[in-house]
Amino acid sequence: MNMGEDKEMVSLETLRKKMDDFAKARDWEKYHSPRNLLLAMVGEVGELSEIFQWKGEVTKGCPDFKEEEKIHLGEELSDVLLYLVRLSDVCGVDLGKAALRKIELNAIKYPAPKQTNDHCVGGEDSSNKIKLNEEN
Ligand SMILES: Nc1ccn([C@H]2C[C@H](O)[C@@H](COP(=O)(O)OP(=O)(O)OP(=O)(O)O)O2)c(=O)n1
Repeated sequence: MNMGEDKEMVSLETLRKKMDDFAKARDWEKYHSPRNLLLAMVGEVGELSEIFQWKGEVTKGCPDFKEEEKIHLGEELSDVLLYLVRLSDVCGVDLGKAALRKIELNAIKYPAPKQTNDHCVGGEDSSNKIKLNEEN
């Protein structure tokens, strides 16, 4: 399979199930306690940090990374994600639902700035005006 051409979406549920199967197949469920998984995840965050350590600022898209560094980056990001998904599962938290709810809470806590009238269309009644975002 050519990974670059595979545009299939990967769900958190797929990852959750695969991690559960992985642990069950090895009889590793006894090791996958919340505390162990949290520590394992933090260890992987450390490994992820090492990739960026001493590099100075890294620009968006990591254009200066060699091909093998990009692959390594994907591996460490995956380790963090997989332990996070597994940790959420063994804690009985639906990570997808919790994350969507948190995004909503974030939007309430940090409201987007209101657009000025100059950027509104829709007549004089301001309640019907469509707010246009300059970035759109
Ligand atoms: N008890 C374990 C051990 C590993 N894994 C899985 C989750 C991670 O995706 C990956 C972590 O494996 P390693 O501990 O071997 O870590 P690395 O892959 O980072 O190897 P290294 O630390 O040698 O770079 O394997 C797991 O689920 N449960």
